Amino acid sequence: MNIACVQMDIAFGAPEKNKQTVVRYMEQIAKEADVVVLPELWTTGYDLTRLTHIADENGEQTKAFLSELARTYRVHIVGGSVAKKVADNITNTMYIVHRNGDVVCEYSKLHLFKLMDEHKHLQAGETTGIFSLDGVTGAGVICYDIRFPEWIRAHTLNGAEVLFVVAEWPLSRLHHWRTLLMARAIENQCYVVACNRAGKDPNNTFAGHSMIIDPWGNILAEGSEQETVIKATIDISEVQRVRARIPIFADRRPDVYKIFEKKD
Ligand SMILES: O=C(O)CCC(=O)C(=O)O
Repeated sequence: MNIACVQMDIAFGAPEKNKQTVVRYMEQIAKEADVVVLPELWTTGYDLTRLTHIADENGEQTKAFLSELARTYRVHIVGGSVAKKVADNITNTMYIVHRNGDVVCEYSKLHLFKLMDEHKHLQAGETTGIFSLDGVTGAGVICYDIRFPEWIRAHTLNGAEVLFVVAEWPLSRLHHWRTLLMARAIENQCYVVACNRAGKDPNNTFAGHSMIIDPWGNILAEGSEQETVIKATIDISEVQRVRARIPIFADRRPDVYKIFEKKD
């Protein structure tokens, strides 16, 4: 499976401009990719105070835009995330679109990031982000979610072989980003495909450094801080090879872990 992560800069609060950027990248990269991945909130950036005006009503425009791109370029799209408006609520929502244009999964960010005021403007999701593309089981994960290993583990216990992480991760915590992604890959013995944004907004400078990591923790591709596209080919049978070599899933002791649940 050939993966391409579009580590784009995001024009603040300007969905149409950002869509043009995505179209430009699709024209360049989609031919050689099976899956194209976009970053978190790629239509608006963190223009949170204006989201009530610029969020996508029911995600309809985003779904139509990504479906058409997927069909035109015959490529699966892990559509980063966008601000989706439903009645009075706005969620930070990822759409996974099959190359035939069908939306195969919708996942809204579960853990809102208070340090960037998300909880004041967004509603947290309540569902998982598991999906299947070409027989590969993926899981959608949004930014701050990577700090919750129990949430990620629940996905790999339920079949996820590739974690697709989309983010607007700041440069000031680049070392957390790299370390957490490596840890999630090694501890879950799965691929991690992580697409961060590049550039700045009025409040933050973002880290870039999108990464594609194999289940042994080898870095197959990593971006710089600048806008770029990173690419790698992943071999899904590697997941089973690594899991057979050090069988952590078989060696878990969930019967004993329950001791702590009783104290809650
Ligand atoms: O956890 C972090 O340090 C960054 C998280 C973040 O920027 C986000 O979830 O948008």
